[in-house]
Amino acid sequence: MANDLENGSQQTFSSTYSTTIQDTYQQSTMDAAIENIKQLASEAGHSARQPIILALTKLIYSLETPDDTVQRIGGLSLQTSVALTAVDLGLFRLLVEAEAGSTGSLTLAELAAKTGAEAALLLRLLRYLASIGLVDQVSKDAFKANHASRNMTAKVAESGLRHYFYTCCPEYFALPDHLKRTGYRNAGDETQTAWHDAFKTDKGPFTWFADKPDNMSYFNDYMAFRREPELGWLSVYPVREQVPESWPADRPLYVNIGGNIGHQCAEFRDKFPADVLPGRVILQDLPHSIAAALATPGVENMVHDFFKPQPVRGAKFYFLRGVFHNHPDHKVKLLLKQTMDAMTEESIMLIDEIIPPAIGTGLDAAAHDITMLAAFAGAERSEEQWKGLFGEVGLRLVRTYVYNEASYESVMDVRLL
Ligand SMILES: C[S@@+](CC[C@H](N)C(=O)[O-])C[C@H]1O[C@@H](n2cnc3c(N)ncnc32)[C@H](O)[C@@H]1O
Repeated sequence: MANDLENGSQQTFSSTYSTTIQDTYQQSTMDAAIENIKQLASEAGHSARQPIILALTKLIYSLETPDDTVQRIGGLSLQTSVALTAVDLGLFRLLVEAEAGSTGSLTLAELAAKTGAEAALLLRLLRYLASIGLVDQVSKDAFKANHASRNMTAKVAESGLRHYFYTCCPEYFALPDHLKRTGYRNAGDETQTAWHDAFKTDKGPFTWFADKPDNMSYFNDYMAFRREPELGWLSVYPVREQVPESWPADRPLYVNIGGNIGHQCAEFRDKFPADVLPGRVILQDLPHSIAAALATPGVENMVHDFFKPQPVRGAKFYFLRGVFHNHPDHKVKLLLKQTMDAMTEESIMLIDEIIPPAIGTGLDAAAHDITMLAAFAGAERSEEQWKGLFGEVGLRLVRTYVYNEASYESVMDVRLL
């Protein structure tokens, strides 16, 4: 967190100030304020990150002119496209690697030699990247990495950017006309969404992925790398306490429905090997996901359409993460019912979702919600909405365990009435 406001950006800020006494005074006052904020931020825990970012962001916005605000909002897609070009060229990686070198930076000539791109083009791209804080300019023709550049080299960055650019952005662009055409209704028909308009298809995203291996792999990788493993449901849910000592090895223990390519099954088996917690661990997903699934010892990979009757009966846990938000209420109820029909009194359905608060929902959750609307007629649902749906199908919410307060990610323990 301390790195968010680095010396590099501070120097850039400072150097734009002239040297009159008044400006020097303003500069030192500003530098002191930035130091204070850096100190506060470095002391804040993980869940305090979002409120601090929001407060600072609001402060920045309060300084904008109308044109600044239009440039910022109107130019968001340009940020995505230039950042993706930089990823394609390996610019972030090269600048981060150069941090260990004698100057800690790279010149345009060096970057041109390493990437094969024309130096004059690189200058324009890097100047823009510096203007949005993704790199720092250290001289007329040299650039260096900063905290954001380092973030752009994290595993999640490349797949995430490609997923947003190639799969989400087209539906975002289609959304205004879609909502206008459909009379601004709160979507409930998953067969007619902005997604369908954007891609001129009658397929929903997950069936469309079957013929789009690149889009599917960006999505799969983004799903796998997006979350921090230590901030998952296994960090809060009392798995062992819920499983009787006598649970037989041939009985299903953990069924991960819509589990994608099986990262979570692998995590579960890693934390609870078969000699510690006996029972079958089963991954279920659509054929193209199962074809790409990890071959984790002790995990059975199974093709299953979750809107059809659940073939694995009487499991201890039926676990679904980030699955229901992809669907409108009528499909959520169908999936709940198909799962309930396979449950016994001993079974627990674990629903792992973003559960936004009634007031002050943060950017990530609010953006996910609109993305779900645009792609699937889905939604991020409040706990109240969940209780309503459980009541309609005959389930009860036993307890909600929040495992990531900043993103409202939580796992609900849900059982038969
Ligand atoms: C948002 S992803 C969540 C993946 C995984 N649970 C996770 O949290 O990383 C939704 C998953 O549901 C799967 N899916 C969508 N429709 C399905 C269906 N009808 N039957 C089974 N799986 C489905 C997709 O292939 C995808 O892997």
